[in-house]
Amino acid sequence: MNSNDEVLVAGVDSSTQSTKVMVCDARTGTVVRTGRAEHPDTTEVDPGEWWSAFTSATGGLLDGVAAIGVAGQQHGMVTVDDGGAVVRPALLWNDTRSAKAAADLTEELGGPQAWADAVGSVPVASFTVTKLRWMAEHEPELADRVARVMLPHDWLTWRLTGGDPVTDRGDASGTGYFSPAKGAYRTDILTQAFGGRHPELPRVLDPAEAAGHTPDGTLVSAGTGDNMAAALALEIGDGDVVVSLGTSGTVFGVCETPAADPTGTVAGFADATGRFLPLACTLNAARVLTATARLLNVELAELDRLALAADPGAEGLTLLPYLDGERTPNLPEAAGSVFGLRRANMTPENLARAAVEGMLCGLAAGLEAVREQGISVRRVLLIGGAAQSQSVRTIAPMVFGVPVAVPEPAEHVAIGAARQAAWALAGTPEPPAWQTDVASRLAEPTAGDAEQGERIRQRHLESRALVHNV
Ligand SMILES: Nc1ncnc2c1ncn2[C@@H]1O[C@H](COP(=O)(O)OP(=O)(O)O)[C@@H](O)[C@H]1O
Ligand SMILES: O=C(CO)[C@@H](O)[C@H](O)COP(=O)(O)O
Repeated sequence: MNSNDEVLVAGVDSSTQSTKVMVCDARTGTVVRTGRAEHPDTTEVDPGEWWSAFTSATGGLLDGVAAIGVAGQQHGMVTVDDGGAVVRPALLWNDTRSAKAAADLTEELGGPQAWADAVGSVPVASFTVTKLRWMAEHEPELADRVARVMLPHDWLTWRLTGGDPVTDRGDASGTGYFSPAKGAYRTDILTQAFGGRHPELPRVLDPAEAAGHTPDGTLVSAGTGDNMAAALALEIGDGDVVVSLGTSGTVFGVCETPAADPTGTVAGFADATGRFLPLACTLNAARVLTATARLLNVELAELDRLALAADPGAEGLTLLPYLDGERTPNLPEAAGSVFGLRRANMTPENLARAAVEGMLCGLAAGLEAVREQGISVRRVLLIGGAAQSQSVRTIAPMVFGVPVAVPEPAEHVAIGAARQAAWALAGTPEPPAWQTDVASRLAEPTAGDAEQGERIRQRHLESRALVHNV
């Protein structure tokens, strides 16, 4: 087949820190063009900033593209008035101002078990429903103007098609007013949370259903949440658990039955294929490393060198990395702490190592929690910006206690969105078979690693209990 027969699809990852675009061959998934643009570093953002980043990142890339899909950071609250204008800047998943609203809503519905039964998750400040409650209480006049509520990827998809707003069950499952088990909104929960108001919600599309077309005729797929798109790109199956180290740290697997964890550690999301995606999420991942590098006044490569020059356990130094508060465990007001400082161990090497170990320990606790939800963990697939870190790659098998594979470096969220676009274009029952190379770089923990990993995790949990009583 010659290059004139090549069909191209584009995938967009509109995540916390940036927009990334991958243009792929629709049959094989081979990446042919890429683009990127940064987002503002704030927890409330005018959605227009995402549109600017989208236009800048896609500039000159979409010629000949037959279909496009958008994956976005989950949970963000986008409010739109009758005329289609944004009512206030979107509150992002990592904005913790709605922590009290989360606690109030949890009690009002009858406690954590009632939420887990109703929508598969217990709300924390990240969930859209808590942001709507915050708005109803703090900005009632603005809340009165809200005609529609959308998620970041819904809003971008809507701007692309100009049609009726749509979403998918994966992203909808992070709102707190959609039941993944039933595949339906709980508008009663939304209305109660939003002070009796009834905003319109996007229609929930099937996984391969098209959202519409752009004005120049490009097919637009349903889109989804960023974690769901990564799962689609990696085609994860039984025994695979993804750990994503971006702004958030996430741990998730895919399964056939919905999860409902009343402890709130695991959110019972839906995936982008019709299955389910239990997920644990921390607020502090890649930025723990960038903040530590800044403190030590070194580049990320030097941080890696320092961390790998220290012994496992950092000679007793433990860092609880709650630099932006924390979501799992639910400690929105927490700050970070360092334990075990002595004159002898107070070195840049040990601090760098403690930062990497501390970040990974938060995810190790998430791994245990998804395991308890029935996900089997035979290997971890490490993705996201901080998966590029050499120290993270080396230390992760020890802290996680399972083999860790780093899939070929790529923007897996954008590739998943592109694969969804190819699926909508093909109209087939299953997504197109794309090449995925995950197993080739598997790092196994050694026997010694197991013991050291256990000690590092234990010390992390003890430090956490000491300060935060959890
Ligand atoms: N080699 C590296 N070591 C550590 N962190 C890195 C490295 N490369 C990129 N990062 C960090 O990864 C983050 C971006 O990851 P990404 O998954 O794109 O985030 P998000 O999806 O939240 O926007 C940034 O904080 C960046 O500094
Ligand atoms: O809130 C969650 C998951 O529930 C986050 O994972 C967001 O979806 C943001 O992801 P990144 O931008 O950090 O990739």
